[in-house]
This record gives sequence, structure tokens and C-alpha cells, in this order.
Amino acid sequence: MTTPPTRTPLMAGNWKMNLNHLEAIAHVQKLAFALTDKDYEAVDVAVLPPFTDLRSVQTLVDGDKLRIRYGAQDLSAQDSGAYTGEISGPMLAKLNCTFVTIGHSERRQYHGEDEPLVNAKVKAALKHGLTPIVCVGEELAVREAGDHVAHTLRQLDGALQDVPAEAAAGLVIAYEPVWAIGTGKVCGEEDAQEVCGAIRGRLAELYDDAGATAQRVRIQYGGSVKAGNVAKIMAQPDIDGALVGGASLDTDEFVKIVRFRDQ
Ligand SMILES: O=C(CO)COP(=O)(O)O
Repeated sequence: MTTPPTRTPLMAGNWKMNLNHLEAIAHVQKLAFALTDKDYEAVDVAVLPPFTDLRSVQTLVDGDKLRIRYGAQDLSAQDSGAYTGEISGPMLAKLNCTFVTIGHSERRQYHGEDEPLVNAKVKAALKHGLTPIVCVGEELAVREAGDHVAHTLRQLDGALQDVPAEAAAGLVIAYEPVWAIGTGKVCGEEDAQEVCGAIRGRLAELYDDAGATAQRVRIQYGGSVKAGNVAKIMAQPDIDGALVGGASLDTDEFVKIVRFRDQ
């Protein structure tokens, strides 16, 4: 029997529509000052700033040889052309972005993003060497109806349509129950594990390779993650990191989240 691969935890700060480029520089500098080589050896740390901050973050990361990774919060499914207001995969790749979140519930809710679009964006990101952080998760009514696992797996299936195993293995899937985002209501760790475990189970079905792909995919939990609850969440076998909104805007709190083993 082969030993399953170890998945390096990924702590990513989704800044959403917060911090201008000057604030971004100050924030990343503060974060870089606080984090040590020991932190980076144990955990991958990433920030996901607004588009307008990315060039500043890139300059800082390159100039100071920082080990912080960064990425965008969305991308266009198209490579270029008459798509006013959109940002393409090649543009993000040129900025040396590592990650891009795709299908965040706020994109689904306010911009009508659906499974086919999420799928097209996943393919666009992969084509340009970006690692998608594919966001899935149910609204409160769906959870109350007991349909949360099926709902989340439907979103997963849609996002991964025709994505080959080799590409899928490098993906990050973020399970973010919508009712736990920005509400202070964290999903109980066992409830989060139930869905994250089901996601890994589905990956093992979608990629028929004795679980090899499924075991490599990193699955994050997101929704009101804080220093005070991160350790319990990270103790779950199928949770490999956190996608952090509000708490990632507070450097001290985010550093504590990165150091989840000390909490
Ligand atoms: O949506 C989220 C991260 O993508 C979670 O946001 P909060 O951590 O603010 O609940």
C-alpha cells in the first residue's frame, strides 16, 4: 500500500473589496515581518487582494523575495477581447499570481455566476498556469432542508466538468457554507468535515485512479474562521486549510490562523 501524499495546509486571506493598493503594501509588509521561515515551512500562506492591488503586491513580493503567495479573486473565462471590466488569465499570469478564487458565493449571488461559467473559468485558469481555488457551499435554506452535501457536490461536479485528473490534482476546493460567511456563525468542525469528506469522496469517484487525485487535492474550509476556532477545524482529516475573509484583514489574527497548531 502506498502512503497518501501529505497535503501542505493552505491559509489564504480573501480580502474581498477591502484595502487599496497603499493599504495592501502596508498590510503585506506587516504580514511578512511577522511570519518566519518556520511558518512557511509548515503552511502555504497566500493573500487574495483586489485586482488594483496585485501589481503593488507583486512588486513587494519580488523586491523583498517574500514567501507569501498571492492571487486574484476572480478572472474572465475569456483570454482577451471586448469584455469591458473583465480581467483575464494571461493578465493574472503576467503578474505571477499563484491562485485565483473561482465561484465564490458572492460572485454567484451578486453576479449570477453558475456552474457552466465556473467551469469555464476553472479551465481558463488552468490554461494559464493559475491554481483555481474553487468555492462551493450551500445557503442556509439548503442546509436546513438537509440537502447541503448533495448541493455542494452538484456544484463540484459542475466546476470540474471535463477537467482532467492531472489538472484536478493541483486544485484547491474551498467549502464555504454561505450562512457562515461574515456572520460569525462558524460551521461546527464535524459538520464541515462531513462535507469536506464528501467532496474528497466525490473526487475519488470522478477520477478513477484509486483515490490518487482525490488525495492530492487540498480542501479548505471558509466561513467565519478566526484564531479561536481554526485549530478544531484544521484537526479534521479532510480539511487542509482555510479561506479567511474578515479575519485576514487583521494581521495579528491572520498570523495566529497561520499558526493554527499553537492555538
Ligand atoms: O467568504 C469567505 C472567504 O472567502 C469567508 O469570509 P469570513 O471569514 O469573513 O466569514
